Amino acid sequence: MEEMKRPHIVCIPLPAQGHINPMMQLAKILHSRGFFITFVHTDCVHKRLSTLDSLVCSDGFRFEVISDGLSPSFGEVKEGPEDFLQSVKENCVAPFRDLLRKLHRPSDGHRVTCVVSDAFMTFTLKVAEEVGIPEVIFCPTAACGFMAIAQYRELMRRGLVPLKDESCIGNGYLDTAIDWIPGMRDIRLRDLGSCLQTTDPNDFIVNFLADEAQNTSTASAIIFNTFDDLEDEVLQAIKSIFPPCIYTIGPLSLQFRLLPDNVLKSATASMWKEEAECLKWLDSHEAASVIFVNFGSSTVFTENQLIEFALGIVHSKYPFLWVIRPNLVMGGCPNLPQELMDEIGGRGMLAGWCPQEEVLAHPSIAIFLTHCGWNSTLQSISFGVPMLCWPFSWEQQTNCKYACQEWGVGVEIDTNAKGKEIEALIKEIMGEEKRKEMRKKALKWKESAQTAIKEGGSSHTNLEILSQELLQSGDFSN
Ligand SMILES: O=c1ccn([C@@H]2O[C@H](COP(=O)(O)OP(=O)(O)O[C@H]3O[C@H](CO)[C@@H](O)[C@H](O)[C@H]3O)[C@@H](O)[C@H]2O)c(=O)[nH]1
Repeated sequence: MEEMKRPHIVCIPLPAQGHINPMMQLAKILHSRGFFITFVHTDCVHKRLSTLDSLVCSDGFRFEVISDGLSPSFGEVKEGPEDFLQSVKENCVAPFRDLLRKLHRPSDGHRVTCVVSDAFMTFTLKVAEEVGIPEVIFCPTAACGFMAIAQYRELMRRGLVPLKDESCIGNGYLDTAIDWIPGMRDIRLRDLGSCLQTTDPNDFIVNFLADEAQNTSTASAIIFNTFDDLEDEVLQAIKSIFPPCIYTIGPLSLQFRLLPDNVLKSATASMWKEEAECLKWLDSHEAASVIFVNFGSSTVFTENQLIEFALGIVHSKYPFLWVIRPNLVMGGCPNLPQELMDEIGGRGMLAGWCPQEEVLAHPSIAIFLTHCGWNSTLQSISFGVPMLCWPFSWEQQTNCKYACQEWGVGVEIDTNAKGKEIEALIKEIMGEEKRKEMRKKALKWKESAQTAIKEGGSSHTNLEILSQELLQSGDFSN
């Protein structure tokens, strides 16, 4: 029984792609440092992964599955995020408790050293406490995104949210300056997340996020997938407000690339089949010539939005790789009109899902048209690729604000932009002057990220300390 000999960590992400990926990288990194890992999926994810090559169990790395109460068609039919979050929050508690009790039996020598849980699965904190195991929170958002969410309760208290009525969305109210958040400058209400654009005082998402952020304060420690140079000011503020120890160990994508190659490392955690052919297609293109377009795992377009983006991308006349997920368009099949397909010819490649990190690391990629999910944003920064930002939901507006204004690596596209505006922005950012300027900044951040993960760098050092603390049976009291 291997878990009797090795320090044993139970990792549990929120069952969504943007949460599973960084948690999986963290789990594999900890495994490479000698920890026994139990990685917990819920059955909606397990059902999708079990048909793919994603559940490779290796020496000291195994999977467990708990029930989440979601319908078997989840992920194919688009439920609202409220149903998803509520179901996970309510239905996973008992199965997770049973699992921890099964794994943690100190009396007969089976001991779980620590639970590492997602910042949006904080019900696990109470369960871990009941079973007598310390818990560390892994936050898959940026520090700025986390800080934004951590202010939702205060925004409600100050009467800024919910909105008085729908007119607030278009009348300039969202430009209200929010100048009291520690560590965040030049912030407007609109930068703190689109879910705040609600008139409902009981809005489930706003209240859920506000509670989750608050709950993390009782964890032993909080791990962030970011690096100190990038978010120093906001990280200092988080450290002064939140009692747990804070460990910045990102970019995880870069830390992960340092692991030795093996079957476990190459097992993907993707819920869609990766089309690796796109890498070959990229090989046939010149350096910094291709626009990469990808809106992550949960953005949902209307058919009109898809057409406007298609017009903008196709008419810009640049080569492009566009990932159109099978469920990208609300209630329908995300097909482009035949006239546009004819116009694309061999200039563009469409894929259903791709190995995104490999794509961003490919020299042919010039810019990334992204929804600004944190993983995509940080991966783009890690590989020195400037961004065209079209934030859609959650804390993506905050990531966009930082990418465009703090880090100088992004240009924002208006929410309601039409094809012509998208085309003009692509041409501007691909134009010589703008491209040079943004590339320079992007390369500076890439270098800074590389420094952070090297021996002696902030993220490398923090990962060393975190591993030591975890080895010493999860005592983060220092
Ligand atoms: O074709 C694709 C598309 C995506 N990815 C990967 O899927 C993940 C997507 O994550 P992210 O870019 O963060 O987008 P979302 O899936 O939308 O992530 C959710 O979770 C993030 C972390 O909390 C939040 O920042 C986002 O706002 C939220 O929408 C990344 O690891 C990508 O590399 C692929 O491998 N292939």
